[in-house]
Amino acid sequence: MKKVYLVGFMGSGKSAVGKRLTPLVNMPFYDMDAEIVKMIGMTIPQIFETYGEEGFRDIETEFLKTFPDEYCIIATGGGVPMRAENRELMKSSGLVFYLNSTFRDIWRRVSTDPNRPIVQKSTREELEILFNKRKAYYMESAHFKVETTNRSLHEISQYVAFQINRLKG
Ligand SMILES: Nc1ncnc2c1ncn2[C@@H]1O[C@H](COP(=O)(O)OP(=O)(O)OP(=O)(O)O)[C@@H](O)[C@H]1O
Ligand SMILES: O=C(O)C1=C[C@@H](O)[C@@H](O)[C@H](O)C1
Ligand SMILES: [Mg+2]
Repeated sequence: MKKVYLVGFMGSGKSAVGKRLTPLVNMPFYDMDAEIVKMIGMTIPQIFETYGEEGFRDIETEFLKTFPDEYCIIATGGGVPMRAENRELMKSSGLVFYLNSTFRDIWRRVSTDPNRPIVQKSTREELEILFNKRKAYYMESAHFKVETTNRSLHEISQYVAFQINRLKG
């Protein structure tokens, strides 16, 4: 096991937890959205506008296929586990943790963020439908489901780090 992937809906804490894991497990951290932004030289909304959502999804798959084979933590984008190919790529190259949150928490965290195009174009009801539709894919992609409700980022990171340290070779 070399890689640790964090999956879950937008606002579930993948980036925030990923950052905190680095000192706890002694592995570098990469945020997939941030890496793609750097690589393409555009913001996420600009990539959606220029290449469409499918174009962005292709870039995500390419990222998973080509990312160097090294020990690291990767906070994935919220839509990554929707593709069967991506689920397979992650499961076969690392440990996958699904950060599960309530929609109530998610909405509170992301509803005003201009940097998430899917939030921008959706009503609260539409986003909740997407949230429920995606749950099964997150479950399918992951080795661990981590409940985050009423837990601090510190507590969640400590739990994930405990599992990584227990299992890393
Ligand atoms: N358990 C938590 N307790 C307190 N704040 C949290 C918790 N989880 C996430 N947050 C906060 O919610 C916000 C969104 O979290 P974050 O950016 O890590 O989500 P994400 O899963 O990476 O989303 P995206 O898929 O859009 O990149 C951040 O400000 C983060 O600090
Ligand atoms: O859930 C999604 O589909 C997304 C989540 C973000 O991490 C970004 O990857 C982008 O905004 C799309
Ligand atoms: Mg993130």
